[in-house]
Amino acid sequence: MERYVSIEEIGDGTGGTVYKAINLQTSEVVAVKKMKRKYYDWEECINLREVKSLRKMNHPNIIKLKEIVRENNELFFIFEYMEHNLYHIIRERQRRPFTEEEIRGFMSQLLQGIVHMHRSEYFHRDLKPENLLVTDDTLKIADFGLAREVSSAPPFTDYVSTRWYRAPEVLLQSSSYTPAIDMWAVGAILAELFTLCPLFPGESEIDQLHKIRCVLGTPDWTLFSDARNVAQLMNIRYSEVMRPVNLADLIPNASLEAINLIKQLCSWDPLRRPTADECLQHPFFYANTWIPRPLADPLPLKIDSRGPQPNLELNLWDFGGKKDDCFLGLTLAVNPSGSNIEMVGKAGNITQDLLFCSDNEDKAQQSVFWSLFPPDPHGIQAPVESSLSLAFSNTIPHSTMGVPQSTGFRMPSLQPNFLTHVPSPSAAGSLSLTHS
Ligand SMILES: Nc1ncnc2c1ncn2[C@@H]1O[C@H](COP(=O)(O)OP(=O)(O)OP(=O)(O)O)[C@@H](O)[C@H]1O
Repeated sequence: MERYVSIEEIGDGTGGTVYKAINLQTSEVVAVKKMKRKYYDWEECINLREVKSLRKMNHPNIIKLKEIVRENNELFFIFEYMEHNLYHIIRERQRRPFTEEEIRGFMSQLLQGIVHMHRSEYFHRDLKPENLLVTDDTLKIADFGLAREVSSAPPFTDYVSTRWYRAPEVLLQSSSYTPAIDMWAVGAILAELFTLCPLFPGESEIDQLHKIRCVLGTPDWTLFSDARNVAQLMNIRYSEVMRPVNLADLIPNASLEAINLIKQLCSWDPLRRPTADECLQHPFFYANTWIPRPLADPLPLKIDSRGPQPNLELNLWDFGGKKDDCFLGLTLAVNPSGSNIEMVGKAGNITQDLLFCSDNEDKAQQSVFWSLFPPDPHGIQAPVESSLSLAFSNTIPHSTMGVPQSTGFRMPSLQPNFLTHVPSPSAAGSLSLTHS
């Protein structure tokens, strides 16, 4: 750890204390997490959840674990350094709420990180504002100390995540739960970004369930299998039905799209919560990104008919089953047989009419969203208007995914022995982490 010198303590959690430090060889600023317990062999370190999960993940919205150092039976994780966490940012913004655009920015990054994490077969289990680190406008998910493999066998008994963001099935001591618990936390965080205070600030586990019930109403005993435990744990009768509050009253600065998304994410029943992938296709993420054109003066939208023929798909999907919360997203997705770039080139000066939904990680899944107009046989000539955010009062069957997607650690004040101690080869070691 002689390569690192600590600058200041930046966080103290249950697992470790985190310091801002500088790598003397590279001058890189890093975050060093010094684990609280001792580790007597490497095997134990390598098998830690935080190590196992982070070694598997390489994504711009997931914190990078750069190196692991074990010295004197003490374990240090060297992470890329981030300037803030969302909890502090929320606290500082008490008089200046986030704009919906800012919230969309945070949420889309959080969801992209979660998509990668869930695809890597891990779920986080402790998503909360403190664990979402931010530098400038970039958000990264941190603290994988509780992360678990999706395939790992229940019962999950060692769960100690932060209560306010804990999904009901966890509070109800369900012995097996799914990545949907992360999606519950996303819903609670989304609401908090609007109101700047937690949605369910329970003071105990029972109070947590009570706060959830006050907002969501009594769960449907017939649909949600764990609902019976709610009654038992809260000592209430099945007949005691509490109506949900109107979330729009509780979160007055949120758009209808945002309210709809929060409602779905914070569903009692984990099966009703959208996946991170599905969330990214929710109309909340497309509000204000479409520039409508006045119908009276339509700009022609032309595609060179000599180029590759676009492959047209009409996708309908809904996000809810109830009459009042059904949201129908209606999008015509155009999958050019060439690249999107090529398509923009062919569309010439009308590129701003196209909404690009590209995932840096997966170029093959880029999509172009197109307006809903019938093609003109002589080229497409149509005024462009939004095809999203159409709310319908009837329900439609839930389709599957709708649209194609788019290191010496000198801490004299803390660890005086670091300065003098030369570790023996058997006592120390470090592991540099590179992702395949
Ligand atoms: N890479 C980093 N850059 C900057 N700050 C960080 C970094 N990693 C962690 N922190 C800060 O340190 C705090 C504690 O880190 P972390 O959550 O990893 O520790 P923990 O012991 O697992 O905490 P918890 O008790 O929440 O499980 C974080 O909330 C964050 O504010």
